[in-house]
Amino acid sequence: MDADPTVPVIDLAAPPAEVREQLARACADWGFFHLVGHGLDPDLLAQAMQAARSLFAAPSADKRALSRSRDNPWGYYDRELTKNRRDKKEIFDIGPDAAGLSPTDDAFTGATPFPPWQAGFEPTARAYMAVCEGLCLRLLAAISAGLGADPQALAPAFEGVHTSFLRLNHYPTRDPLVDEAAAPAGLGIHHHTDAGAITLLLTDGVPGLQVLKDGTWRPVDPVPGGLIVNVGDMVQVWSNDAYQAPLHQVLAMEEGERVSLAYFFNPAYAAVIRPLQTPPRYRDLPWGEFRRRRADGDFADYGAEVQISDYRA
Ligand SMILES: O=C(O)CCC(=O)C(=O)O
Ligand SMILES: [Fe+2]
Repeated sequence: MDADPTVPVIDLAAPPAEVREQLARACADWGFFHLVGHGLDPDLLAQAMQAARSLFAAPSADKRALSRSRDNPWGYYDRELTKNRRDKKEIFDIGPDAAGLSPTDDAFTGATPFPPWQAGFEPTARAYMAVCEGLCLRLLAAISAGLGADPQALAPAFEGVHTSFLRLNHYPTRDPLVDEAAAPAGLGIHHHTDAGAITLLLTDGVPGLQVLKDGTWRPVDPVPGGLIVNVGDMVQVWSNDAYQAPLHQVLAMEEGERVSLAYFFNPAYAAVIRPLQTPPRYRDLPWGEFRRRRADGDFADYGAEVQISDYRA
């Protein structure tokens, strides 16, 4: 093995069998990979990044007027907890298009409070989310095939309204709560795994993301034109532990700010997740329940965060 291994780069435009094989290896070794040849329009990526930057540049009071709440998980937040420690960042979460959904469809279908002063924000965010969804479905099929299952075996978990969302992350150099004499924030994001299936990350090029590999924190610095992809807890369950959802963190920004857009490709609220292989190492895992318990822990300190190990067979 290399003395200093780095996260692999996968070209989605390569022949499908090659992609499948590289993906399987990257998921088994890292849980992270850089994705190039993804075919997403660079102008749309630039517009989405610019929309996020403009939003975070707005005055605090305007952003806080869009804050998420107990009843609506979407919108602005500047006191996120990871593992019950405050992160040095502010975020804006965009949920599914709530038009036409009844509030009873699931617990995550509230309307996103879009910034009324930024006209192009919503259409840009929706267009970006749509291409992320398409790309994640392609990756899901390749992951499923790489696990020896039918390429469409995992798709039913995403039928209907899936609970995917787009999170805009802003890591400022100045703690947003510095005036509140709050306990100081530590990292940009404390170490965690992503709860869902696949995360697609677009960054502004500023380093800061790290993955824990063989006991060492290693940088995941973006490659030009590439997206950073990692698998989440649900892929670990489907893979019956052949793949591990990687622990990752973001350093606190000191010199200059950083912006990233994380698209979390998550199953439908009612989906039940179970390993593709037998004997299963996990009991049936109701995604909606898991997601709700994880989200509660991000919002406030309710004790130990729910983990997939709580569902081990
Ligand atoms: O900003 C990044 O590089 C990573 C963000 C992340 O891990 C998350 O939002 O879950
Ligand atoms: Fe993450």
